[in-house]
Amino acid sequence: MPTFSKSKAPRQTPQAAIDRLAAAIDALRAGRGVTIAERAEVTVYAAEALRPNTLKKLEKPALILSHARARTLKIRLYTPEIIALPIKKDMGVEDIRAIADPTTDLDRPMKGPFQALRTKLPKAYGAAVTLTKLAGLLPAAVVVKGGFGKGPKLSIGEITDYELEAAAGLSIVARARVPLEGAEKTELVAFRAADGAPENYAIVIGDPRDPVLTRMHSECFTGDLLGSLKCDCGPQLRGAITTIAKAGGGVVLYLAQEGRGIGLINKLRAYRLQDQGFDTIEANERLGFEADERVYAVAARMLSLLGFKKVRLLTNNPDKIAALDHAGIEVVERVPHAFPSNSHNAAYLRTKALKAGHLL
Ligand SMILES: Nc1nc2c(ncn2[C@@H]2O[C@H](COP(=O)(O)OP(=O)(O)OP(=O)(O)O)[C@@H](O)[C@H]2O)c(=O)[nH]1
Ligand SMILES: [Zn+2]
Repeated sequence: MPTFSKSKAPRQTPQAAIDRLAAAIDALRAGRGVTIAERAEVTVYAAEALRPNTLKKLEKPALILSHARARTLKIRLYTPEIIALPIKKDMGVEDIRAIADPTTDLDRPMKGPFQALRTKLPKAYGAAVTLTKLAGLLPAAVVVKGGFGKGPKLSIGEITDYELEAAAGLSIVARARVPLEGAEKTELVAFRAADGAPENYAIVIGDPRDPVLTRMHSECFTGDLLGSLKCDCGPQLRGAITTIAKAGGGVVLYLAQEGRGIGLINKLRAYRLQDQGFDTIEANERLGFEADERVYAVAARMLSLLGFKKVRLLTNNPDKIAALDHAGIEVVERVPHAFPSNSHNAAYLRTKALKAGHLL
């Protein structure tokens, strides 16, 4: 799980910072540059969205990768957390993308050898990778020294504190009665962050009381909506709703954390790697991510906006318990939440138990 250090510099205008971050995410996704301003300015592009014409204009660009991605490429790790590869003049955007995107690893096995910089890297380079993750892109950034153009400009703290700030700025924007199969007395409550980031929803069932029976469900387009057999999300979601209804009341938090926080496109990339034989954790790491990138500050804030302080948590994942406790919501009990496996998800569930410490 990533940790988010609080920046020391006090910010006067969190809303303005959040707006700048939202603009930065748009810019990166569209292949435009973002300036990170600390002592010296650094201009950042997302490796997977960089355009050929932009690359031509960059002076001494470097590709920043996470250690997880660097390890996969057999790059020596001279610098903490991230590495920087000088981008040579004869490299095009396709070459850069191929280094950042492991789904091409088996098609283009001749990558490298790569020699990372040994010199101390600016903190802004690490923030650049964090920013690409927040944008739902591969965790790989092309950076150049200096600030250019009129693009969004951010400080490092604005990037590292973003998830906590966004959670603090959450509010309830709509609520309505929506009877569900197996849980007719149900209300859907919609929460929005101040920056217009994807909405999160609470499914409030029956008459919930502290300590409230709670399921924190991470969005899964493939499992929840399409009935994918690769994971256990569909049965877990519908199972939580019926379990809570039978117990008389509780809450399902439907969290915008697709793919354990890496986004749907990156999850599909992870699935492609899984088809090549890597397990769910190895696939995330080959992409350059942590095994689990979720942060539960939003979930804790949703519970407190609904008036709950203590939960009985439906989960098999000890990280969720620790994260909620850390965010100020007391977990008084863990309620197991496992469902029968099928031939497609048995290995996935086994990996979660063996490697991610999931309880059975
Ligand atoms: N990156 C990645 N995400 C996946 C994969 N399979 C499922 N997911 C995502 O995992 C999340 C579901 O995890 P959860 O069921 O909430 O959590 P858990 O960690 O299994 O913990 P509990 O179910 O509470 O025990 C959803 O966001 C899915 O999209 C995968 O192979 N790779
Ligand atoms: Zn799923």
